[in-house]
Amino acid sequence: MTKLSVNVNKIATLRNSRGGDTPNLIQVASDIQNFGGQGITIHPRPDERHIRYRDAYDLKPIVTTEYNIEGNPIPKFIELVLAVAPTQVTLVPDAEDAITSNAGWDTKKHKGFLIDVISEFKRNNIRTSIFVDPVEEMIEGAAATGTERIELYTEEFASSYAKGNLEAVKPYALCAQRAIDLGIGVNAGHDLSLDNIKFFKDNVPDLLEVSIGHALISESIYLGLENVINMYLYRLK
Ligand SMILES: CC(=O)[C@@H](O)[C@H](O)COP(=O)(O)O
Ligand SMILES: NCC(=O)COP(=O)(O)O
Repeated sequence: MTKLSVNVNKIATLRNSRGGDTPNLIQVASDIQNFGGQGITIHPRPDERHIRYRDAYDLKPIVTTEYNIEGNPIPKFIELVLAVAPTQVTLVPDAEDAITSNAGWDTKKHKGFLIDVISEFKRNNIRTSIFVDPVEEMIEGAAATGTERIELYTEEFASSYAKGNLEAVKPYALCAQRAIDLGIGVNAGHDLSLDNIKFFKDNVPDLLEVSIGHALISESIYLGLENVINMYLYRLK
């Protein structure tokens, strides 16, 4: 089974646009779980343009499913994650000025740094995952960091699939299998949608979790949040 973790960054974007508390992030996250969502993902960025660091604490008592916090492990982020103690931390090598995440880790170049950060989270019983491109060498590098999971960065798959290139899933299938052989669990995310999720799931072995935000919230404008979550769950069966 592949778990659906709903990324609520876009709910915070909408809330922040008026400076008030509508929509209420905590209520939406709670409703997502009641509608069948199997996890909540947030990705606080240093400028707090959507998720605020405070939100990470406020969500903790109401997330009864799997709580996944993503971000670049700068000292402030590490401190936040250790204090909140989510189920999983996903490390993403974001540039400060990036509109959204746009690359996975170079797991060879940053091996020493990743080993240090990952061991600190593991010591605190927080499961670790690292964001990687579907490149075999990077998966092998990930194994050397001690991470329990990887998150495959799916932007390339999503954009190629939209153009009709079904072959684009192949590196993901190969890298997922390589990760499994090395004893690492496989998550995936970025630009996954109702259109592409079933094909991805059907072609990538043992996918443990997908985190989806941008498309899911956009689709909900037309189809409704509860309905959309159930449409994903059906495709992920
Ligand atoms: C790590 C990742 O894939 C991102 O998609 C991210 O979690 C979304 O971040 P934004 O909502 O800031 O674009
Ligand atoms: N880790 C990916 C994520 O949480 C959501 O990415 P997106 O669906 O907003 O592109």
